[in-house]
Parts: sequence; C-alpha cells; structure tokens
Amino acid sequence: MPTLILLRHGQSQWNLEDKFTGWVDVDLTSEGEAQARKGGELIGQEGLRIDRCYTSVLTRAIRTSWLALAAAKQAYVPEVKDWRLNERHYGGLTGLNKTETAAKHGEEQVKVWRRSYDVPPPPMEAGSEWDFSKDRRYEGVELPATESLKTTLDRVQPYWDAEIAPKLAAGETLLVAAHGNSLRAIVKLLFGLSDEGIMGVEIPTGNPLVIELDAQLKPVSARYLDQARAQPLPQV
Ligand SMILES: O=C(O)[C@H](O)COP(=O)(O)O
Repeated sequence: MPTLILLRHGQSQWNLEDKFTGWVDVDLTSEGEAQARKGGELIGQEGLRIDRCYTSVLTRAIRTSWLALAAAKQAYVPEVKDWRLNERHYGGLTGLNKTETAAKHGEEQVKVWRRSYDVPPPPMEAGSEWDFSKDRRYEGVELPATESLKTTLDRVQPYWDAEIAPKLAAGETLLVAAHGNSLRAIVKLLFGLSDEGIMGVEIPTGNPLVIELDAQLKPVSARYLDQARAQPLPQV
C-alpha cells in the first residue's frame, strides 16, 4: 500500500525565537535535533521501510531527514532535495518576531497572513538583508517576493505530480521531510480540503504523520506516531 510519511523539521533556532523564517536557512536547536531523532526511532519501531526521501534545500529539513533516517536505521535510502518543498516565502515578515508583529498589526491581521489560504504577507523589499537572489540554490528559479499558501501549493503541486505521486502510485513508502506550510499544502491537496478547511490544520515539529493511500492516492488512514504531540487531522 502506498505510504507517505510527512515530517516537519524539528524545532529551529527561529521557531525558538518566535521569528518568521520562510526561506532563511536557520538550523535546528538541540531540542529540534532530539525531535528529529525521536521521529526516526518511532518510524523504526513501526517497522516502516522507507524507499525514498524527499526534502527541501533548507538545512533544518535536510538535517531532520538525516537524523530521522539514521535513528530509523535507514540512513542508506536515496534522498532528493528540491526548493519546491521549501517553507512558504514569508515576504516582508521574514526575520520579524511573530508576537511583536501581532502587537503592531493586530492578532487578526497576523492570523490572516499566517493562515489564510490566499492572502500573501507583504512582499520582501528589494535589497532586503534576506534577499535570496544571489543564492546559488535558486539559480534559474523565478524567485517569489512573498508566498501565500495558495502560491506555495502552486509550486509544490507540479513537483508532487511529477516526482512524488508516481513513486507512491508504484507502491513505495516515502518520507517527505519539509516545513509547516509546504506540508500543509500537501495535506490540502491529498485530503481535498477547502480553503477554509486548511486554515485550522497545524503540523507539529518532528512528529511523523503516516498517511496510507489507496491506488488512486486517496488517504485511507492518517495518524501521528507521537500521540503526545499530535494535532487534529482531517477526516479520511
Ligand atoms: O516560516 C516560519 O516562520 C515557520 O516555519 C512557519 O511559520 P507559521 O506557523 O507562522 O506559518
């Protein structure tokens, strides 16, 4: 049965500092490393045999995949990295403290920026200290200045359709180690959630979400392996 394991990276330094991160390449904290290892141990204990791993080009997701695969005793599986699995680009909010931004613009506005489906945060200004245009990871990529969840899904979906879905359709078990919002985009797609339905979905760090799929790649079951740190899931 096709099986997809979605794993959000462990706690990053900017998760800890409560900052909008997006594409900034912030590393894991020691707590985040421990979460990634624990996620991998749980994958191993479940007897899940991973055929392939997909991750973003951001260190926190890549290292989460390495730590988890090693803890699952499957460090040898092939791994592919692609920017299209990156976190959503947080535009002009990048690097700002989330609580301070809510105090300045109001909780409601920040909730719209963080969780609405199609309202993007303000764009990143040209020449910002977080400008990624010289970063060789993004050579040839038409860089966004900001992304909503919708425009994140617009770049995740072609990758999903071309690279990930065919492997699942062939019956593989895949680990996708990525980010809160690139994974929310995949959850919206897989579960057919409405634009409102996805707003309430939160994905905890370092907690493997195992989704079994039928031959049409419709979810037949979904559960977090660490029940103590689980969040509500859409109905299958
Ligand atoms: O980019 C970030 O700041 C986080 O990884 C996800 O942030 P959010 O939960 O505020 O969307």
